[in-house]
Amino acid sequence: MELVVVGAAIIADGRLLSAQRAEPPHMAGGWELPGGKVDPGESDEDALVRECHEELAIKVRLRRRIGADWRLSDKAVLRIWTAEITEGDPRPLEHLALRWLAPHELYDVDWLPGDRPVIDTLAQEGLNI
Ligand SMILES: Nc1nc2c([nH]c(=O)n2[C@H]2C[C@H](O)[C@@H](COP(=O)(O)OP(=O)(O)OP(=O)(O)O)O2)c(=O)[nH]1
Repeated sequence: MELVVVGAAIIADGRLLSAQRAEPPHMAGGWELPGGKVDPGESDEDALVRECHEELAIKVRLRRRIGADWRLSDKAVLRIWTAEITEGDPRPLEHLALRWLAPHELYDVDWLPGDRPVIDTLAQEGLNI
């Protein structure tokens, strides 16, 4: 069965929230969109709201899907939604660091390879929520 990973393009004040992975070792230090694996029986959207709460201590409202399935490997796809924060200030509970990126800073972090086409799309669109 295919593994589904969901990610949030959290946008506030025209900037995108990026998060630096702490593990596993071969991914540590790389930057990603907050999110994670969808649990069995869970909807993609519920999983993404849950992951943002677990990882960042915030509540988010999902807005719209970016693209369709972004392939991560032969076994996994990444699904992305834009999101707004409805409660809290993001804290890196499971990441090494968080960084808000303005449009001209979108390529200042070392994105995980699977995220690069997503960031290209967000950059082309201009960080609209
Ligand atoms: N969350 C997230 N994961 C990504 C992105 N890009 C990317 O390649 N991945 C990969 C990294 C991981 O191999 C996988 C997500 O797994 P995860 O470890 O974050 O998921 P999880 O929070 O459910 O963790 P766990 O159950 O394994 O502890 O997808 C991204 O933008 N966001």
